Amino acid sequence: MITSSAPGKIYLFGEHAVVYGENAICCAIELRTHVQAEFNDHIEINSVLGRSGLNFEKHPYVSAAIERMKEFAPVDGVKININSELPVGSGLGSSAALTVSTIQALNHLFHCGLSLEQIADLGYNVEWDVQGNASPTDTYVSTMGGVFMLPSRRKLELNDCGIVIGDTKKNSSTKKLVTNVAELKNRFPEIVTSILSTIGKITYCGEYSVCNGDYESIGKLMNINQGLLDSIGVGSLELSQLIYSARSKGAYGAKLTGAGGGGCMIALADASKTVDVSDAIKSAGGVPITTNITDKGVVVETKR
Ligand SMILES: Nc1ncnc2c1ncn2[C@@H]1O[C@H](COP(=O)(O)OP(=O)(O)O)[C@@H](O)[C@H]1O
Ligand SMILES: C[C@@](O)(CCOP(=O)(O)O)CC(=O)O
Ligand SMILES: [Mg+2]
Repeated sequence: MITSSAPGKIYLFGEHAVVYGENAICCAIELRTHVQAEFNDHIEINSVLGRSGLNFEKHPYVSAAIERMKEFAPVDGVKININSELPVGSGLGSSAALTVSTIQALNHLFHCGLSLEQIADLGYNVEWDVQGNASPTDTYVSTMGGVFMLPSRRKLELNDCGIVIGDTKKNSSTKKLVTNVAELKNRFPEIVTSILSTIGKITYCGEYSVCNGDYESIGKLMNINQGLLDSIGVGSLELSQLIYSARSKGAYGAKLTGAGGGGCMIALADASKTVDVSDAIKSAGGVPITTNITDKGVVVETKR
């Protein structure tokens, strides 16, 4: 039996735009998804969503991961148990953490010998299979851990910053939001393409600010990024309420993270202000989540 785990993530900048090849900066967080895999006489998948066999409705990401792994091993009989610290469908990359952790568990159970780069690439393919469109960002960061600029895969350092996450507790679906953006882009190609390209430029400026530890500039750029995410229809009333209340308590900046439409927002604040920002998020109806950025990517936890 193998147990593996992989982290979720937050976006400082660039979600959605990165699906179209623009820049994004994404950070792995300490909340993880744990996957246990063992040999069985048939395929069985167990999670908070229930029990199933290979089932693209109930367990799309695990089912797609198993299908992709069949290229490397005869994955016909396996039992998979999923436990996650990440809220599901909330912009914190639960799908990527689940996908990457599943691939790593199967990689070790069937002795496939896949490298981390191969795991990240397979994970990207799985997100593509399920969502009909995806960027390599979430799966790459979940595999490697740390902070990365995508698509260049440049590793960055973000030290001593206070990040507060606020959950609206309204789920969303990345597949649906990514499809909505694609539809808007088809309807207004020039406008939406230039918005996505501006988000890429914000990320580019953001990289400079991250490298200099210039949190004030990072915050201002996050706020501009949020305005553009709103403009392409991935914001929501609940997200805006949490974002504006975090800003009102002196956060450097605040924006949604991940696909949007619901789910989570993030605020960047001085360490002396994170408690106030957290309280403001709570008063505005959100649930603050305490976590940190981590360098720990996918790992095998136990082998028996
Ligand atoms: N713990 C889990 N158990 C079962 N399925 C999960 C789990 N975590 C994530 N998933 C799968 O990932 C989907 C959510 O992924 P997505 O829409 O990309 O949102 P996000 O990645 O932001 O959480 C769920 O609908 C489910 O199919
Ligand atoms: C919207 C997007 O940029 C990020 C989605 O993140 P999440 O699934 O909401 O955690 C899609 C992608 O990069 O594949
Ligand atoms: Mg996802």
